[in-house]
Amino acid sequence: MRIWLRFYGFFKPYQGYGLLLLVLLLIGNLGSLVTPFFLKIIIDKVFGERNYDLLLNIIFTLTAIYILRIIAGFLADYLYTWISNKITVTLTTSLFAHMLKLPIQFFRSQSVGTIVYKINNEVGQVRRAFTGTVISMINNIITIIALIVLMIVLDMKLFLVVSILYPLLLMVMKLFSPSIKRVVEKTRREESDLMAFLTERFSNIKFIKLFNGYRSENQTMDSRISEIVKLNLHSTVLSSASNGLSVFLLALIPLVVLAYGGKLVLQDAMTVGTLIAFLQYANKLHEPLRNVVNLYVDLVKTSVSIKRLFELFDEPPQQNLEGELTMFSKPFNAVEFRNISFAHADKPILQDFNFTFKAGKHYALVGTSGSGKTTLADLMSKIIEPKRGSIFVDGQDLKDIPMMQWMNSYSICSQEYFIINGTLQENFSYGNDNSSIENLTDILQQIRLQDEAGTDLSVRSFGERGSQLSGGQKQKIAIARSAVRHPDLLVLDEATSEIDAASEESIYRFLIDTCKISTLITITHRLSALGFADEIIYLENGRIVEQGSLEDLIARKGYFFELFKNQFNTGNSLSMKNRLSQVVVK
Ligand SMILES: Nc1ncnc2c1ncn2[C@@H]1O[C@H](COP(=O)(O)OP(=O)(O)OP(=O)(O)O)[C@@H](O)[C@H]1O
Repeated sequence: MRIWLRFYGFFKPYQGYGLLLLVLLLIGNLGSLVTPFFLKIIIDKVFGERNYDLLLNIIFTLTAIYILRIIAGFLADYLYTWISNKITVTLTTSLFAHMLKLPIQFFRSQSVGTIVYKINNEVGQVRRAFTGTVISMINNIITIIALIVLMIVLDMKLFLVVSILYPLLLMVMKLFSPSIKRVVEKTRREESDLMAFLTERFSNIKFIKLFNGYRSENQTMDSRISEIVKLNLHSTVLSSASNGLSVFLLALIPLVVLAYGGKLVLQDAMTVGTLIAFLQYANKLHEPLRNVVNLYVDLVKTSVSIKRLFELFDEPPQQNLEGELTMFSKPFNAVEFRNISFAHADKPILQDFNFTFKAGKHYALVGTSGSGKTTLADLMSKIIEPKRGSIFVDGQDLKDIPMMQWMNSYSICSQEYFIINGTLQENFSYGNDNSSIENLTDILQQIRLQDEAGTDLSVRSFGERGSQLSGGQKQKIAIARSAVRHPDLLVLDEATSEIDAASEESIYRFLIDTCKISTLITITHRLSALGFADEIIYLENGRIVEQGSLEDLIARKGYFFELFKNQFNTGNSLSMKNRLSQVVVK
């Protein structure tokens, strides 16, 4: 019930229209229920008193009622569809907006398939319920109430006798609903796991083919589907048992009316017209009551969907995403890591890390795999927060700078980039206030993309996730896109790993000379990417173990020299070749 009360929040803005809808439904229903009442008058009065004028009056009244009923029905349908669509649009858009604000950790802890399933299927179930089930439920309940009133008006005693059966009906509904709810919840979980499984498999289809994974994938699919089929059967058994019992109880109602009402007619305590009208109402009650039982099961299923959607709404959004703007100079002068410690679960990654990145310099972060380089970039991106210590931007704690403000000064390009299935213009203008990129052709030439990918590059789409481009071409677009936002600080995290040395050189020239990026941090395992680095920082187990210029570190023959010595003589960028020619490498 709490879930429905909470959901009422989405309906609240339209409650006035809801009231109007109720009135229209009432008119439509009452119109359909008056016939047996008039039948009683026809049998007892028209034929009893041989009154033809009364018969004609009844026929005209019935015609007018039928016309009114049709108009009310049409208006109710239109209004209902409008309200339910408004509710589902608000639900979907507010859920999407909320989810965009969730922290990255949430998306790392859930698979994409599960999230898509929740948004798509659960919202779909709620939409179906609101475009069918709820209106039907309201309609049927109104019909039941109207029928009960009419039966009471016809004969109170007979109604009381019949009504013994109704509480039994409620008991049947209550008896089955907890088990149905449990099974439906389990089915939804299994279905969303299946969606997660499918998303993962089709995103990695190349891997499955290369590893001959067909058999094991089919087996997993079989067992997942079998489990869902088993749960669906279980749910059907429970729903059918609940419906069967209800139908049996409902079928008893007209029999009870005949048994008791027939006796009253034989004792002249009731007219034949009243008994026939009462029997008609009792029979009419059969269908809406059965519908209510079925719809109740549907609403139990919908409540499961609503609960799962509210679980998403209850996820806390990332802190200080928008917030109040803080003042730090643009471009800023320095980003200082002060006593930063960070751990994944209990595994320490950075310990008492101290370093200041000064504006106007090009830094390189190098070190063995897993030494914490990307973690540093993630901290700077505000994707994760330090366990201890703080990062300061010109003395302002990064924690206090709203993420949306920070992203106007900072940009990162990593291997996890996103190429939109659209044109280059659309890719470049994504998230840019300056949505038209004027010198696109010039940019393409500078990053050596024009010749490689064809002249139609600026007008054609690249396919999903840039599937029609090579790895290096995608990386070039991702880097240029970050650069045209003109950040003060740009981090390139293995961003040129698939780009040849000559193009890499052009890209750095583009970033430094054309885009005038003030501060660059390159995270890399490739010597060729270090041609423009003023200062190299070598990380080992989350600590700086060496730092200095390329020339210093080569001369020192320490960690850096050991890690990169094999690359001194292989396909280097021009700037790196120049620098290496200045130092004695033995
Ligand atoms: N989400 C996570 N959960 C648990 N541990 C993680 C997570 N992300 C990274 N790690 C661990 O943190 C450590 C540092 O990872 P990080 O990505 O910062 O290393 P890196 O220096 O960038 O490595 P590489 O050069 O291989 O990219 C690694 O040991 C890694 O296993």
